[in-house]
Amino acid sequence: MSKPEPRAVIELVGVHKSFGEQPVLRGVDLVVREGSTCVLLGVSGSGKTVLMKHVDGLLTPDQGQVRVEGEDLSRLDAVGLARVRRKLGILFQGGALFDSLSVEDNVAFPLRERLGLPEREVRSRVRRVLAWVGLEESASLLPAALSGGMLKRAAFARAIVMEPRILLYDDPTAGLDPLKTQSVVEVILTGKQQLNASSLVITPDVATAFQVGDSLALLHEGRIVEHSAPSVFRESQHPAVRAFLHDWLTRRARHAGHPDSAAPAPH
Ligand SMILES: Nc1ncnc2c1ncn2[C@@H]1O[C@H](COP(=O)(O)OP(=O)(O)OP(=O)(O)O)[C@@H](O)[C@H]1O
Repeated sequence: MSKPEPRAVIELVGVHKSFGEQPVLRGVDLVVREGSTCVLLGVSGSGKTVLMKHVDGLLTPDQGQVRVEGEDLSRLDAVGLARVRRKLGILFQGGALFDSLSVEDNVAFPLRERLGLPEREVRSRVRRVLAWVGLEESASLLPAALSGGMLKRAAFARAIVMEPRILLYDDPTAGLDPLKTQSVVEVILTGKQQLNASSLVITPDVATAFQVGDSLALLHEGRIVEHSAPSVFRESQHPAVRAFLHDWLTRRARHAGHPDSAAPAPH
């Protein structure tokens, strides 16, 4: 007998969304299973962020359903939605920290604000999370003293300190050089291992996608046209997948040939 599939944690069923006359999502079906990391790919403007905003209830579908751990978000009142959102750790582009608080106090903020835990426990949880992201030594620094990669890791630490079961990442490596990108990749992998979280990741960087994804999904013309394990995705014969991967490889090769570029050579 084959093993049953892990349960669906995020489910979009026939989701449509338009802004005025512009249809962005035209019947999205997508399932992210417990403990897995799904990377959502698609060209700029294809609607990846719009899709993700449906998962945390910031946007509501014109048609179709969004379920988080089996709960249909459209049936929840404000209290129910807040309860579901507490299961989510969200890392959007430029995940802002409070400038006037140290790294440690930034990470402690949601614990103090929402849980009112004893200070000893706050400190021990913050220390543990900072160790996961390799920032123990920087706990007392202000955000202004951190590099771009460190800022991302601090924002990530704050997103995971509540130990969410579901992590949403919108372009976590935006604007980072290859070395810092790698440190964020490691942080994403750490989050998965330490929290056994289920994750949905948006990245335009296909190399990152293949490193962190248990599955890759391509959003094309408002629908998910392929969603499969990386090895299957790579060989997909869907014309949109072929075009997407070809375009990325071409851009990467062009970058690698440029003398000023720090991008790694294609393999
Ligand atoms: N609140 C909104 N009102 C009107 N149009 C919107 C709104 N949010 C998104 N859009 C439009 O929806 C389309 C998809 O945007 P989205 O940000 O989801 O793309 P994306 O795939 O995440 O792009 P990128 O990779 O460049 O971040 C764009 O044309 C955008 O202008």
